[in-house]
Amino acid sequence: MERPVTEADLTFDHVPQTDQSFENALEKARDGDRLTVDDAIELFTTGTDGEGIDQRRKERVLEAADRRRAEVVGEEVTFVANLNNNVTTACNVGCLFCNFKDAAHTFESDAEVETAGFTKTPDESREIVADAVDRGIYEVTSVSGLHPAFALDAEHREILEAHPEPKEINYKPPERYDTSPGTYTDQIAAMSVDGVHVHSMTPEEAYHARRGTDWSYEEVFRRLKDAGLDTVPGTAAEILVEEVRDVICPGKIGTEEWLEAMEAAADVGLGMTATIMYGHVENEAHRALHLKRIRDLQDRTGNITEFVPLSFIHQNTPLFEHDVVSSGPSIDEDELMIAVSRLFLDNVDHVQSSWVKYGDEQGLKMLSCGADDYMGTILSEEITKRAGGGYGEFRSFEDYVEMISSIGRVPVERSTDYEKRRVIDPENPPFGPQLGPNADGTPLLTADERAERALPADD
Ligand SMILES: C[S@@+](CC[C@H](N)C(=O)[O-])C[C@H]1O[C@@H](n2cnc3c(N)ncnc32)[C@H](O)[C@@H]1O
Ligand SMILES: Nc1c(NC[C@H](O)[C@H](O)[C@H](O)CO)[nH]c(=O)[nH]c1=O
Ligand SMILES: N[C@@H](Cc1ccc(O)cc1)C(=O)O
Ligand code: SF4
Repeated sequence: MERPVTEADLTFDHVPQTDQSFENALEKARDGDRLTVDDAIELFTTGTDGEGIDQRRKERVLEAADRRRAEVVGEEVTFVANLNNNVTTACNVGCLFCNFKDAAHTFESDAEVETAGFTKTPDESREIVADAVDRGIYEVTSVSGLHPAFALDAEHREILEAHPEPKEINYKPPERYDTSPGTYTDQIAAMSVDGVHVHSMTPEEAYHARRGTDWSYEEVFRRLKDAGLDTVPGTAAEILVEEVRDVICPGKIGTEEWLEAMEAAADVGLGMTATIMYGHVENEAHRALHLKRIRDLQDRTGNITEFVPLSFIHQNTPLFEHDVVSSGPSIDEDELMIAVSRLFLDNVDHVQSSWVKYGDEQGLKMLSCGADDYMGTILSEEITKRAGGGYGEFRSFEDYVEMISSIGRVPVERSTDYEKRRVIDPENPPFGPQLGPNADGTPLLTADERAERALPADD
């Protein structure tokens, strides 16, 4: 067997070197000029003229980003009442940063091992979402493994069934499995309970939903939209530079195809988020190139509501276990990622701070480094937890109001598309969602449920 790639083996064509100076780049950022990739590299590195992060320069970048945030969106900090409902962990794509997945063969009825993963039928998804909608959530985020039995819809299933070499297109019939995820359109329709906003179908999932056909991404997203899909999560982006994807996710769609899928979603009228998953093998040049690709995409579409930096959680991942990386990003890198995203993406209004990735203390700090959105209640979390993250699976409205008020900002409940907003008065408890179909202001979780779900005291 070949020796696994190690950190020392990674030599990239793109390296963080520029002809720009840190001071020039910062001045442009402060003036609101559109930044170049080289400018972003200077800001990410706090200057390519020296080694490591210069703390004084870092503070100046964070300040510039915080000021820009105040100009663009003011003092409000938004969050959404949502639920994560991931349908299945079965996946054979093999991304080396991911521990969410379970090898798909372990789900087969005749497997010798019992799978460590889960698959939900559309009925099970509906029940989970219906329960959460009753409690007051109004968005469901659903991202899943690429289960071999998944088809887009009945017509897609027929095409997949008729394929001469189903293995070549990563298809196995539902009968092979204990539980079938059904079709994507059935799952979306099942989750569309009482008009809840369905945020689902990453570009990678959309790729799976058209495998073995000559259907365009527009066609796929049109059918999904008809089934009830509202917006698309711009995950699967990771780092949109091929030489990085070749190392961390060689089985995944490439940058061009990711962009094609996102543009198609926008063309059929779907809103979307965009992400970067950073702090593994990539360098600052890759981060800057990624931001440029997102900004260009937004120039073409205008449909990206928010940018979500996803800090790499390394503990249980193949990248860490095979010594390709020795950790995730440092706190300095996290802060600069948020700040440079705010300064570079002059056409995306909102930057999200993910408490799942950063925890409460650092998550709040990010709201003064350029971020203005603080994610959602989510109620359940599998991706980060399985990767080794330890910041819990939910936040209540009470948690949100307390945290956001503690830094002197204004807590605002929002809809996923930011169209509906409700400013919350911290002096007027109890705090619960009010924007959803069944949201009457009742707290999402009772005191007992909160205690039950709370993190151990020493975490
Ligand atoms: C787990 S996948 C699920 C959806 C679908 N399979 C896909 O890849 O698009 C969703 C996203 O989670 C993020 N993710 C996975 N593992 C992670 C980790 N260890 N740290 C941070 N983010 C991670 C990646 O950005 C990935 O695109
Ligand atoms: N669901 C997760 C998110 N982000 C989704 C946010 O709640 C977002 O505001 C909404 O879905 C769309 O606007 N981020 C994470 O880091 N982890 C999640 O599980
Ligand atoms: N669930 C994804 C994150 C995500 C989902 C939807 C978004 O719009 C943005 C980010 C994760 O934990 O990595
Ligand atoms: S990131 Fe998505 S596609 Fe990659 S292994 Fe994990 S679940 Fe599968």
